[in-house]
Amino acid sequence: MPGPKARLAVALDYPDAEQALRLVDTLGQTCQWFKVGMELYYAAGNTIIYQLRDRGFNVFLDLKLHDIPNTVAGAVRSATQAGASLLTLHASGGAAMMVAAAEAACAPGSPRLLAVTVLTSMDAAQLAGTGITASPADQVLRLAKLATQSGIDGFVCSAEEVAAVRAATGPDTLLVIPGIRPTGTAIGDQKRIATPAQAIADGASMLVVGRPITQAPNPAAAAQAIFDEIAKAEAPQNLTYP
Ligand SMILES: O=C(O)c1cc(=O)[nH]c(=O)n1[C@@H]1O[C@H](COP(=O)(O)O)[C@@H](O)[C@H]1O
Repeated sequence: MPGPKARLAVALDYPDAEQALRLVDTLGQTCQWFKVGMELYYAAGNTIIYQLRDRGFNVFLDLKLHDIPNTVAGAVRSATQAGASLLTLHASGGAAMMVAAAEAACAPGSPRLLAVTVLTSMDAAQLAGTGITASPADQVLRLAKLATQSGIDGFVCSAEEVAAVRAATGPDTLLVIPGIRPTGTAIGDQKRIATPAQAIADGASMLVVGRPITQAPNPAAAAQAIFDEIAKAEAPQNLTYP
């Protein structure tokens, strides 16, 4: 099983590359994975991916693609050129969109695709507001099944669903879990949350953590505390990791 460092992606939600790289350099080689989301990517483009890769880090490109199949397939091909290892798309874009994305991601050097199920910032009431009356847990399972049938073998869901999704999909599925809140940290806009230890014990492959590290008075100490929690958690054996 890979060590804790392979199981945490730090979300670089910053408005420019300078601030993002300052945090990266503060953490030093403490971390192996960084997530570049829309805020940073729209400001810094592929350059930030090259800068992170030059420093020896793996890049998780979180663009949450959601468009018609032809457009999403093209976006996957363009993103491949940047050299990210993981790339997100919204499972709610539907089967045809995910099939087109999965086919585009067969090219050599393509990132592994992760289907975002129900955003961790949504609770049942917010989901109902979009016309979906299923519980978040049921909707996550429905979308995870649809994504699997469409050729996508990794998902993003909350820690509240990870045990059920793991049981339904088996050890080879890559389950990436944001909405992670170490005890005592601010919840902010997240709704479906858990501690690092809980998410790992329930079967997460990888955790995504932003503000509990980036806004901490000592980001390196905050990251180390999460690694310690991951290392101590009793995780299921034989899981697949990124
Ligand atoms: O795809 C994601 O990474 C994602 C999916 C989701 O359902 N919820 C979610 O919070 N995220 C991302 O995970 C990160 C969480 O950041 P913090 O809430 O600051 O820890 C952000 O960069 C979000 O964009």
